[in-house]
Amino acid sequence: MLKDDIKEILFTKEKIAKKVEELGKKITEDYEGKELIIIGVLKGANIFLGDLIRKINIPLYIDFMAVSSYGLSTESSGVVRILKDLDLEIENKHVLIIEDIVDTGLTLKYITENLKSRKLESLQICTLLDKPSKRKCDLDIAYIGFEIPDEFIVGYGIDYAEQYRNLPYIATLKKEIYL
Ligand SMILES: O=P(O)(O)OC[C@H]1O[C@H](OP(=O)(O)OP(=O)(O)O)[C@H](O)[C@@H]1O
Ligand code: HPA
Ligand SMILES: [Mg+2]
Repeated sequence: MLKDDIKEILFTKEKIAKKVEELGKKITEDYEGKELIIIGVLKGANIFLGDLIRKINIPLYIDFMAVSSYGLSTESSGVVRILKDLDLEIENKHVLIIEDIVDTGLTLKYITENLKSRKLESLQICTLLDKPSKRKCDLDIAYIGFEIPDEFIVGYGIDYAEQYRNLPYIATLKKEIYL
């Protein structure tokens, strides 16, 4: 069973849902009357994005980028590869990047540098989880769901070696699973 690998549940599905609703409300207020493009970072942000957009009450467009730096490891390789670029034209638009987790920050640093060269009206970041103790670069994050300690977490879209994304809650893994 998947749950046999779990050490501790950090955020239940109810707690996540409440936070997602709060974030959606704030984003709705901040972007009212603006043309908003939501960019999800695959694969991890998929579930968060799906729930969040249904709590944002203004017209919006959705696109995805796929990048990868962790592969099958619990440590960032530091090398971010773009696996899929955007389909939409984003020039002169208000862009909001949606992430599941900001850890070293290297993934978002790479993506924001890349997007900034495309002349946007505005660019902001929304992440469900922030692990500031592991940060290796400066990043401004406009919307943060929860701050988390320096532990490897899984669930609600977030994987270890491509597994555990389908857990409805966010949890730490038993050490013996990834050592
Ligand atoms: O701040 P960082 O240290 O760069 O880590 C954060 C990134 O790592 C994870 O993605 P991953 O590369 O594992 O790909 P995935 O979303 O497909 O799981 C996560 O979804 C973030 O995108
Ligand atoms: O804590 C984490 N868990 C899973 N994937 C991740 N990618 C960055 N940090 C993490
Ligand atoms: Mg991952």
